[in-house]
Order: sequence, then C-alpha cells, then structure tokens
Amino acid sequence: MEDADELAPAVRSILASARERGGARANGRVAVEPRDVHAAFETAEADGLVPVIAEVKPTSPTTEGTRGDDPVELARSMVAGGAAALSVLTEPEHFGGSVETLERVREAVDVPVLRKDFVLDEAGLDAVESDVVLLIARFVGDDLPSLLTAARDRGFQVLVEVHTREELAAALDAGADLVGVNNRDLAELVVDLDTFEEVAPAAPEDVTLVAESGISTPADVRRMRAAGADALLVGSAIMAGDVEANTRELTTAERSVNTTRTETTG
Ligand SMILES: O=C(O)c1ccccc1NCC(=O)[C@H](O)[C@H](O)COP(=O)(O)O
Repeated sequence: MEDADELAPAVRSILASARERGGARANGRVAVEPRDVHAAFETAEADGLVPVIAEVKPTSPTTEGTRGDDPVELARSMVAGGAAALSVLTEPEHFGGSVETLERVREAVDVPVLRKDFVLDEAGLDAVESDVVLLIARFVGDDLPSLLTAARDRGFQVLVEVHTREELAAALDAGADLVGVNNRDLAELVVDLDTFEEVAPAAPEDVTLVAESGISTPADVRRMRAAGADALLVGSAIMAGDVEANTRELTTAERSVNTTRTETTG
C-alpha cells in the first residue's frame, strides 16, 4: 500500500477504522452462491438499458448530511428505475453503512449486490455474504493477487478498483476480469471523468470495465460509455432526490438525447 501521508485525511481515517473493525464474523468463513453480475449487465443491454450499479450511499466524506430513508426502499426504487445491480456501503463510520443493511437489501432484491467497503485483509472478506466484493488496488497493494484468490475461493465475484494505468496493470496481472476505474482520486478526493478516458484504453476487450464516481447526468453516462465503460457505478447523483427517477434517467441515457432534465435545463 502507498504512503498513508499521501492520502486525504478522511481516507486515512477510513483506513484506520477499517483496520480496527477487522472483519470476520462470528460464524467464520463465508461461502457465497453469487448472482452473476456479468449476466446482469448483459440482460440490461438486451433490454436497451445502460448497465448501472446503483449505490445505496447514506452519506460520505464528500456528501452533506445523511439520507435516513430505509435502505431497502431505496434499493427497491433503484431496481424499479432499471439498475442492473446494486452497491451497498457497509462502512459504518464515514458512509452510514452496515453489514445488516447489505443483508436486508440482498434479501429484498434479485439483482447482484456489491459490498462496498475497504477490505484490507482476508478476514475482511468474511464480514458478510454478497455477490461481488470490492478490492481497491491502491489500498491492498502487493496483497491483491492473494486477496483476489481468497475472495474467489469464497465464491465472490471481485470488482478490482484502480485509478491509474499502473494499478490497472497490477489488476490485470492479478487476473482481474471485472475492473472499476474510479474517477475519484482517493488522495485528494477530487473527481475527474478524464480519469476513465485515460485509463480505459489500456484494458483488454475481454475485461468488463466499470466507470466509477462523479457520473451525474445522461451526458456523463454517454461520455463514459463512449470511452469504453461496460457499466457505471453511481452513488451521489442517484441518492439526491427521487431515487427511482434518477436511476431511470441514467439507465435510459442512450435512448434519447434531447429530452433529459440536465440537457433541457442546461
Ligand atoms: O464518496 C466519497 O466521498 C468517498 C470518499 C472517500 C473514499 C471513497 C469515497 N467514495 C467511494 C466510492 O467509490 C463512491 O461511493 C462510488 O464510486 C460512487 O461515487 P459517486 O457516484 O460519485 O457518489
């Protein structure tokens, strides 16, 4: 892992609390029978929808306030809006998430559910079952290959998150087949959609690429898709206001270009 001094204070705090939480639950190692996330993306495409992973994100270090609605209702609204998959934050202190929330959401919906957390070691994989688990290349460093194997041994599909071409190369070397390019720089918490456009061309065709963070309008969706995104991970823009309508606006972004809220209101 890189030098912690190079990270934003909020991110240092997130990592410190992840280390304190540990992860393993009382009943030991998880064994997952996952819902196929690649198939979920294909189904969305076949239905004429952009594959969107909609994120249940009650709050974050870069969000004002906390959304207190029942996460299960939010999740159902996201699916009603056409989300191909869901992401649920399980980080409690900085994102208002919990493993119980993920369990409730996964029971309530039939789409694949990504566990969004800051897993740093093998024990961290055993906190809760999910269909997909996130490994952030920047934070797990040289442990990426062994953690990827450990996650797959438990049945998880793995989204490996990268922010640079170097991290993408490490993810590919480790055998990742589902890669998220995070437009948010976790050293400074600045979001820049250019990041995906810079990193994506270095990924081989057979890797499923997810554009993560900072996507808020149908134009952003089309921009990321034009740059090679097979799917998009969206939190803040969906959580702000009417969750079902927000999700639908993004999942249908390729259906019509001139009728969207953002483009008609400027
Ligand atoms: O979202 C944050 O403020 C944040 C701060 C520090 C570390 C990670 C953070 N976000 C994690 C994520 O990956 C996003 O929740 C996800 O990509 C969705 O991003 P967005 O659509 O911009 O909410």
